[in-house]
Amino acid sequence: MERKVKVAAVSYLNTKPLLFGFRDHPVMKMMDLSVDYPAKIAQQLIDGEVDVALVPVAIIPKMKEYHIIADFCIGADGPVASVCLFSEVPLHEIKRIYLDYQSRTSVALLKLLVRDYWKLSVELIETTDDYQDKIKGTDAGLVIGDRALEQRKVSPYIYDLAENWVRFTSLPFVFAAWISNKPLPVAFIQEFNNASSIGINNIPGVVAENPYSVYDLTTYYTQNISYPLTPAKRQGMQQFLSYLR
Ligand SMILES: C=C(O[C@@H]1C=C(C(=O)O)C=C[C@H]1O)C(=O)O
Repeated sequence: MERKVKVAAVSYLNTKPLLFGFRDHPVMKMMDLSVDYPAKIAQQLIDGEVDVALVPVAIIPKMKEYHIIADFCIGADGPVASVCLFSEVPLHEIKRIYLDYQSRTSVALLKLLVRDYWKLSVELIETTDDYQDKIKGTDAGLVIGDRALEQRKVSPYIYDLAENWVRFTSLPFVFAAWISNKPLPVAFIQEFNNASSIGINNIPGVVAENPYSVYDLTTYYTQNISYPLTPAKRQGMQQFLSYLR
């Protein structure tokens, strides 16, 4: 490729370990990096504004062509902590659920759990802007990312979507993966994977760089999020995509 590869990543704390090793890495000579919330970068990849992005896997069916280019992802094999249904009342008393406009995968996962696992009859409400202050009474809300870590301090009832997926299917879950909309040079992909692995192998270094008082990031990066895109995670992803079809 003559020009630089355009890469978009998620702007949340969960992506810091993946991006840690890019600074000062040789791969930066081959690429330009931007960050935004997941639904935004999903649209950028679909529209061809970027070549590679850490996108919600739920958008894969919308892509004419896709390639998973990296061995790392935003996944979980138990509670993920930052993708939850938050409520003031227990699950079966919820009447309406606000959906997170920043998410694609978790919205699809929530709909699946509501219909096939929890079997709730609730009204689902799309959002386009801040909505967390509407999580009151029998109105619950799906929240993802850093805002979910904050909401954990507010809502008495917290239903973790990754934990419930694992109970439902006995498989791990993949929220987002590094996906390109065109084939990319092997040399770039190798350097990209090398850069991604650096922070994953140095979580103490990542935590030291990101002071955060709301939630323990060592726990988040080592117990909640699971970064390696293993065969079991690929199986979980295929299972999820087959539910979407
Ligand atoms: C675990 C998370 O995974 C995220 C959830 C996504 C989604 O719901 O579409 C997309 C990207 C990930 O950053 C999180 O953001 O809390």
